[in-house]
Amino acid sequence: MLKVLTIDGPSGSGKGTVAKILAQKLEWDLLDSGALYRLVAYGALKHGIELDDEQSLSELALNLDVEFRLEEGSELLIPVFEGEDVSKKIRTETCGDAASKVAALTPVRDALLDRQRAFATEAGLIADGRDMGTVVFPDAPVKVYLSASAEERAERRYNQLKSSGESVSIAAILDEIKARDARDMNREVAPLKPAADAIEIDSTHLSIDEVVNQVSDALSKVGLI
Ligand SMILES: Nc1ncnc2c1ncn2[C@@H]1O[C@H](COP(=O)(O)OP(=O)(O)OP(=O)(O)O)[C@@H](O)[C@H]1O
Ligand SMILES: Nc1ccn([C@H]2C[C@H](O)[C@@H](COP(=O)(O)O)O2)c(=O)n1
Repeated sequence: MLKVLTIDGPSGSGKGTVAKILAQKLEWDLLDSGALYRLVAYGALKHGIELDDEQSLSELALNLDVEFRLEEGSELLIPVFEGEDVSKKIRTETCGDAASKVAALTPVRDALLDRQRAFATEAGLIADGRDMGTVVFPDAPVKVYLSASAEERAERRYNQLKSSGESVSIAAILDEIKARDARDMNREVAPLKPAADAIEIDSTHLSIDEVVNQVSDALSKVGLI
């Protein structure tokens, strides 16, 4: 059986957090597919490429000069783009917004497809993103669609940014989340939606542990763990 768990859902629903916890617990590999779109967006902003220039963006995506280095003393992978540690730079709202724009272009998505599929090995893979279960790994035996209300996600993001010392307005974050949801869900190519066979989890009133337990149960049920 293909050893892949996909977790799709909107921004701030907790995909990355749950994926990281489970990957560490199970010793499976991790694919943060959003990071790849963020890297393309970062590269475009760095090199002055317009966010609708399909030709240049798909070339950038196809030849993405990135290496994921294991951080010393931890199990975290650091994205090193064109020789530069960009782990913090790709996490800004500007980069997330730009990533959502370049991700709506078919040639960019096509250029990243093989790179994403290559992450699946016998070691097991947890892949999080927007189209992991619908497009990239349609044969994954367990697919999760993780959601939460936009208000709850805005509050989570607000707390996250506040604790890292950034001063932000929760109203502005909510507006950004709603705009990003609309773009990711309504684009023509690989829109964000649950795969037909996905387990849907609404985490609005669930703790991180409760979500992790529900996903672990789903993996046990099919005999993957
Ligand atoms: N069930 C939960 N309850 C409370 N806080 C949560 C829950 N799940 C995640 N969080 C917190 O919400 C924030 C956003 O989570 P995370 O980055 O995992 O979301 P995401 O879906 O991966 O977002 P993105 O797609 O934008 O990367 C983090 O600070 C995380 O600790
Ligand atoms: N599989 C994916 C992953 C990400 N994207 C796009 C859409 C998101 O708004 C943006 C940033 O993702 P994040 O890091 O916030 O998860 O990238 C996508 O279209 N498909």
